Amino acid sequence: FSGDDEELVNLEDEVFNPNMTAFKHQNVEDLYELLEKLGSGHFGEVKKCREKNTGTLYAGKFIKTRKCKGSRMGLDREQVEREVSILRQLEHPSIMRLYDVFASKAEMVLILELIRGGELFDFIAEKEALSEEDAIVFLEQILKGVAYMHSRHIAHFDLKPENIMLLERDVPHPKIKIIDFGLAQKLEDGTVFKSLCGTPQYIAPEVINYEQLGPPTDMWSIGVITYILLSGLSPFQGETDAETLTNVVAGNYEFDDRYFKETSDMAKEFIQQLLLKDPRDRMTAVECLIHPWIKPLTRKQAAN
Ligand SMILES: COc1cc(-c2ccc3ncc(-c4cccc([C@@H](O)NCCN(C)C)c4)n3n2)ccc1O
Repeated sequence: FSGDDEELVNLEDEVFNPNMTAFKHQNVEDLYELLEKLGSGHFGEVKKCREKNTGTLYAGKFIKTRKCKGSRMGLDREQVEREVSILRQLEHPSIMRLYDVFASKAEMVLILELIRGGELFDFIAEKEALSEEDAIVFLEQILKGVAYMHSRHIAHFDLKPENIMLLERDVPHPKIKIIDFGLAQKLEDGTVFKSLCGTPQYIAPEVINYEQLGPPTDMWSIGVITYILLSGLSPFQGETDAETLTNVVAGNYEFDDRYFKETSDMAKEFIQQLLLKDPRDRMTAVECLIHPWIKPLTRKQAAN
């Protein structure tokens, strides 16, 4: 403890809250030198950090937490604890790593793997659309990370190009890292999880209809991401969020020939097998990885 009241955390939480995730309560600046701000989001800021003992560089996600339950400022401590608990269960090349966590009365800090290549969203924006070969290189990595997550009974629930970053950018085949597990959930057998959170363009019909969510909800988002990777267009986007949500619930999308003229039938079939209103009908991440568009069975299929 630094002795400063602001730094002191209510010990009672530690003793009577067995689910409380163990966070370091010393000041993060005792162990890490804070460098430039890398960016910000709904959660707070991301800063480059250097570990003093080793000189290793990390990304620090600085999250303002609510001082009291009713406050609108900051995130719920439990929400951050859930994200940390989930990140601690995940270790995969396509998912950014969590190394350390700190908590004070008003802030929590996640020390994360530093990702230097920016967001996939920006990468696509610069290229407008990717070739099918390039899209498949990204998608296969995303699907392997999502299949791993789902095998651990964890769903992300906020998959979108902004939450997929590139470890390095100017390399032949960039490695992707899935970030932002702020909406992720551990899916317990027998419990029904519903939520109205997410980003309109990417959320599945069951989110809008407030029905049970699960791994298929992520698979719908993968369908939307694939559509965007190949065309630069968002399949359900309307003039307003309300119109977008109406399009999603209606499953109302098309392959506009102006953008999909050159796209293979196999790629379109892959998307169609994900953008299905009934979650039970959608491909799983494992089924996607053996779909002939992603993993051609024969040289002839690959030539299509
Ligand atoms: C674990 O959750 C997050 C991790 C990160 C993260 C992890 C490692 C890392 N290395 C570099 C960066 C970085 C670099 C520039 C901008 C940002 C961030 O402000 N934008 C990415 C997220 N976007 C959806 C707001 C993040 N990050 N960001 C960002 C947001 C998260 O919710």
